[in-house]
Amino acid sequence: MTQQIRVAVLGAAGRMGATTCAAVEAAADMELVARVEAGQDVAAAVRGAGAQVAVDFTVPGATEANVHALLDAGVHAVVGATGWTDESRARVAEHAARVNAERERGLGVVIAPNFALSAVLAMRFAAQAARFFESAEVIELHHPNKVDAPSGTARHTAEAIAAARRGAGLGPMPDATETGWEARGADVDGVRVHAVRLRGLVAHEEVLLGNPGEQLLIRQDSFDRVSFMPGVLLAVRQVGSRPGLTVGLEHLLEL
Ligand SMILES: NC(=O)C1=CN([C@@H]2O[C@H](COP(=O)(O)OP(=O)(O)OC[C@H]3O[C@@H](n4cnc5c(N)ncnc54)[C@H](OP(=O)(O)O)[C@@H]3O)[C@@H](O)[C@H]2O)C=CC1
Ligand SMILES: O=C(O)C1=N[C@H](C(=O)O)C[C@H](O)C1
Repeated sequence: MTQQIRVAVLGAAGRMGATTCAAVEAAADMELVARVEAGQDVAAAVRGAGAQVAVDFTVPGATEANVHALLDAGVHAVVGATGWTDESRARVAEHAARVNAERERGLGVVIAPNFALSAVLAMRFAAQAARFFESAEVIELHHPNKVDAPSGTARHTAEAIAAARRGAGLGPMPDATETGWEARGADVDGVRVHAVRLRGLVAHEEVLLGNPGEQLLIRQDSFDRVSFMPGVLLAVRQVGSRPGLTVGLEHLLEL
């Protein structure tokens, strides 16, 4: 039998952490070696358990420090927690490059705003469609226990739409709003993003693309957190062969 991948889960007591622990335990090629919770020393916990890969589903305020601790501990990181910025990603890329050069290691960090296949495909379809439409807006809908808004997925989607529009030479979207800007949602790279929090929901996103006389609606729904698990397990399997920082599951899926 091939050796199992030794996996630690950070935020193990949380909604995603608990689901990830169950998925890792059910995977024949993985062994869950540590459940790390708030207040524990991340580096000591993963080193003590002999983890090769750590999955971070903690909180926006903790995840960057966790990833730096994992790199110092010599452990690959798969990150689902939100709160990342261009600056924090750049710091992680620089840290990974330095550790890999100094220690002749091939440590990898995969940060994925969303591990659900439906969400990754929706983002890709939205980016493909964006250059053909005058208007584009994003609506993300989540359970009311979510602490951040707009979602990491919606930010990633809006940034991809904005990049596609820039690449096509499109200017700002038509919008005659003069008052009540607070009702027009967040401005992410020039794309309006609206956040709904509703009991009963899990994680959902709509991208609306409009032209004179027509609309394209792209919608994805995660009805259950198990929807994220195939993507998480894929990242755990691949992170060891992807040195440095990878942002987005689309790269692992070769989309
Ligand atoms: N990329 C993706 O596909 C997905 C990403 N997410 C993201 O994952 C994150 C977690 O979501 P969710 O599980 O719903 O949130 P929860 O609040 O249920 O879980 C977060 C857990 O992390 C713990 N925690 C906080 N700080 C630390 C720390 N420094 N070390 C270890 N554990 C810590 C919390 O403990 P305590 O409560 O004691 O503070 C809690 O148990 C969010 O950022 C969310 O947006 C969610 C779904 C999918
Ligand atoms: O908090 C959540 O639940 C989710 N968070 C991620 C995000 O902010 O995009 C992914 C998914 O939307 C679920």
